[in-house]
Order: sequence, then C-alpha cells, then structure tokens
Amino acid sequence: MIEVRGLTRRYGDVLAVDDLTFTVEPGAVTGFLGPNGAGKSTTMRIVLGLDRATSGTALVGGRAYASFPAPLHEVGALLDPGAVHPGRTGRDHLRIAARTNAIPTRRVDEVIERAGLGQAARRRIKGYSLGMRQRLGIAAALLGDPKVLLFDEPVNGLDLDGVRWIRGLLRQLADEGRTVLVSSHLLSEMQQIADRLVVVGRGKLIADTTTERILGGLGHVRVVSPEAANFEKVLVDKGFVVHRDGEELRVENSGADHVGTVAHESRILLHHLSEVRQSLEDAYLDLTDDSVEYRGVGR
Ligand SMILES: Nc1ncnc2c1ncn2[C@@H]1O[C@H](COP(=O)(O)OP(=O)(O)OP(=O)(O)O)[C@@H](O)[C@H]1O
Repeated sequence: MIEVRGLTRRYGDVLAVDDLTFTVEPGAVTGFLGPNGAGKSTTMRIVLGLDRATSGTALVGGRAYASFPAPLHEVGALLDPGAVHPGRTGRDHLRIAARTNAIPTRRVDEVIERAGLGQAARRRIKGYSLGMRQRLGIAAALLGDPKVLLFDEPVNGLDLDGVRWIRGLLRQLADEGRTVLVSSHLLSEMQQIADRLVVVGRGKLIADTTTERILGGLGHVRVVSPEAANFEKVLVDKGFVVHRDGEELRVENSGADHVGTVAHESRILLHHLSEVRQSLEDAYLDLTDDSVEYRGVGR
C-alpha cells in the first residue's frame, strides 16, 4: 500500500505538489492521471526517496522508503528508462543491480524472461529501441520481487504491441496482489488499464475513485417530453438534479432505467430517453479545466 498524506513540494515559486492526499491499495491497477506538469513524477520521486517533501508524508507499507534496509525487495520502479549505462549489456545491468542488492543471480534470468527481453539481454543497451529500454527498466523494477510497483509513463513512445504487453503485465501484477501505481497523461490509455484513478492537476487532487465512477458519474440522462415541465417537478420532488430547456431535460448522475421507471409510474409521455456517457478524456478535461498548465491555442 502507498499512503500519501498532505504531501507538498515547492521548488522556489513553483508549487509542484500541493497538499496531496491519496491511498493506493494492493490488488488493483491505480492510474495516476494528470496533464504535463501536474506533479505526478515529483510525487513518485518522493515516494521513492529520490526527492524530499516540503511537508507531508509518502509511506510505503506504513514506512518511509529511506527506512527500508533492502528497498528493491519492497518497491520497484520504472522512472526514466534512459538512466542506464549504454555500454553494458542488459543482462550485466541487471546482474550489477542484483549483486548490489543481495539478490540471487538466477533472479536476473527470471526477470529477463518476464519482461520479454530474450536475446536482447545479451546486447549492449546503446543499441536498444525505446521498447527494449522500457522492458529492461521493467525487468529491473521486478528484480527484488517487490509488493509495490510504480511506473512513470510506461507506455510513452511504445508501439501497439508494446502497449498491449504493458497492459497485460500491469494486470498480472495487480492480480498477484501487488500495489501498482502507473502514471500517464494518456486518458484513453488509462481507461483501458486502470481500475482506479487518482486524478491530479497543478499538484492538487482532483478525483480519487474508480475509473468506472468517473466515467459513469459524470454522465447524464437526456429526456425529451411534451410534459417536460411536469416531469421536471416529479423528478425534483424525488431528489433528482434536473436542468430543463423547453421540452428537454438533463438529469444528472442517474441512469435511463431509473428515469424511465419514474416516467412510467407517473404516466408521463416521453419522446426520447437516453444515457449520455462522457469519455474519460472529456470527463478528465472537465475535471481539470482550471488545472491545465499548458493548453494549445484554439482549444
Ligand atoms: N527539480 C525541479 N526544479 C524545479 N521545478 C521542478 C523540478 N521538478 C519538477 N518541477 C516542476 O514541478 C511541476 C511538476 O512537475 P512533474 O514533473 O512532477 O509533473 P508531471 O505531472 O510528472 O508532468 P510530466 O507529465 O510532464 O512528467 C512542474 O511545473 C515542473 O516544472
């Protein structure tokens, strides 16, 4: 489990992380979603003891990263896949990491296999494609068989096969009961990968819930009825949140089944009844509307 409490990180005038609180539970893939500069990498770096918090805490299994005697056994991370010695082979890179962390060498071959590095493990890293570098980074993250894994933008720059492979791997790791936090600014990608979403913008928490609820909760029901004014009153009396525009109603946070049932019970004639679901992308843009640091002209 990862517990972030009141986390704040200031760099001079920039408030990179602003009083952020969330928990990442085991057994699920949690997406850490936000636009560029939202503070995702900074938060992950603090969890991994690579940066200091200005205030607040970030704990793994109830402890600070720095307090682990053998951190690779507790937490694995893919941060910057470029941060490796280019002249070494992938296998040597992993062997050195294993040796310095008292991990048996046979584990190196296991993670090479799990990460699908295959024969590439015996080649020098400088000849690796981005996809191979990502796989090597993931092999390194898995080396200590940790219960908690953090992946910073793991699908960046990967082709479709690579993206599919990462999706499958994240799912397996979560199914094994591990805690999996994966950051991305790719909303469509998160929709396919994550069970839960922690959404951030400008260092602040915007939402922390299931992916489904973000999608479903922001949807609404559209109704067209010649008796719209009457139906509006009936719905409001029953506690629904309704907006009316002539013969058209917009019923928030509900489903067509509920609204249809109320119409039937009240003998109200409907000409149209449909659920309008937002894509995560639209939902996300709505949520972060005030929080996007850089936005292209013309949006
Ligand atoms: N070492 C640093 N010194 C100064 N400012 C920094 C530093 N690291 C991050 N920042 C600033 O903090 C803010 C958050 O950056 P961060 O990299 O954590 O965001 P992010 O959500 O990971 O974005 P991206 O998707 O672009 O990686 C940005 O405004 C960034 O410029």
